[in-house]
Amino acid sequence: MKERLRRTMMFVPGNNPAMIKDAGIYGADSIMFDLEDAVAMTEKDAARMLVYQAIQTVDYGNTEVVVRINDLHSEFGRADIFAVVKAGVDVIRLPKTEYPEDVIEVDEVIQEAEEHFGIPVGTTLMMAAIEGAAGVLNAPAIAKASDRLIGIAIGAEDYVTNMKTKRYPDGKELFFARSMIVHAARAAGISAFDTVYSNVDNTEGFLNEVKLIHQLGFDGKSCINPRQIPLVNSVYQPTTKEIENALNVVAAIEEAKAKGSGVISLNGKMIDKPIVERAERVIRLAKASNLMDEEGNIYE
Ligand SMILES: CC(C)(COP(=O)(O)OP(=O)(O)OC[C@H]1O[C@@H](n2cnc3c(N)ncnc32)[C@H](O)[C@@H]1OP(=O)(O)O)[C@@H](O)C(=O)NCCC(=O)NCCSC(=O)C[C@@](O)(CC(=O)O)C(=O)O
Ligand SMILES: [Mg+2]
Repeated sequence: MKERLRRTMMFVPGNNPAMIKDAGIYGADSIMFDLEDAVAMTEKDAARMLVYQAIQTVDYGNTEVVVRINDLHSEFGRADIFAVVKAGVDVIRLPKTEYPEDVIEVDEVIQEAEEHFGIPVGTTLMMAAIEGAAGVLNAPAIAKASDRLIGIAIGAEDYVTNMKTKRYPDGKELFFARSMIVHAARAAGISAFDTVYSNVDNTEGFLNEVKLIHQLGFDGKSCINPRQIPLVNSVYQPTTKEIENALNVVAAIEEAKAKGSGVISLNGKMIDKPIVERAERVIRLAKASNLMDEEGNIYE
């Protein structure tokens, strides 16, 4: 499904059977089996088989299943695509995307695999990770390169290496790339995902980074450890005050519509379409965070 909450997308090494089996128990919105950089060259075929089996046999509930494949021009990329399309993966993540052509050629191989296995063409979705200078500068074109794309992501560990810098606590080195990726995603009407935070034991540093990317407008964050999932959700979870305000906005605009108007003031503030859209997103997040029921009643 293209439109869904993806606050957390947790990397799971594709050659670790224990992690793969239990990956769905931690509450991530999406789990991402990695066949690329977390897997040693000698383990690539074994990882592909393990992930192929897991996708078909383990029940991950409504957790979305993503697989990060190897580069299509590597000796593994094509086999990765055929295996996970056949297994029924939800989303294929393309690593180190530099040009829109990178997306187009993977889209074509996915279509070839869907036709080969008799799967309706277009079933398999995609996302593109941008991990270098060229990809950042081409982000707007990459984001529009395929109808399968649900989003684009920044991969900062490779990006800072490419930029001859490193990761700093304040994240200044990522500001331009993050901004480009959020703008490119929004201009293309798809989602934007932030990068991993490698120090699993630094809760404060992680929370600061999640607050920053939430403020920039990212839809969610790549995680590398289950302990990071509730921390992301706590930042993306609307406050009771935000939920009450959102409910008031929606009620006010419904009243205005009944009178044939698209704009109204609420407590002296103008309420119109973009404000209503923000309110509707708050309500969606509140429901996903189990803070309110489908009828809009806030749980005490
Ligand atoms: C860091 C550490 C070793 C710590 O292990 P620890 O065991 O100390 O962790 P604990 O908290 O003690 O584990 C408690 C329980 O959770 C289980 N558990 C832990 N992690 C789990 C997990 N990920 N999935 C499912 N289960 C998990 C564990 O098995 C245990 O289960 P149990 O024993 O049953 O209680 C572990 O997390 C880990 O390996 N993470 C994945 C790292 C990874 O995939 N890196 C590659 C992707 S990034 C990249 O490539 C850069 C990038 O490309 C990114 C981009 O593009 O965005 C770029 O360029 O930036
Ligand atoms: Mg990377």
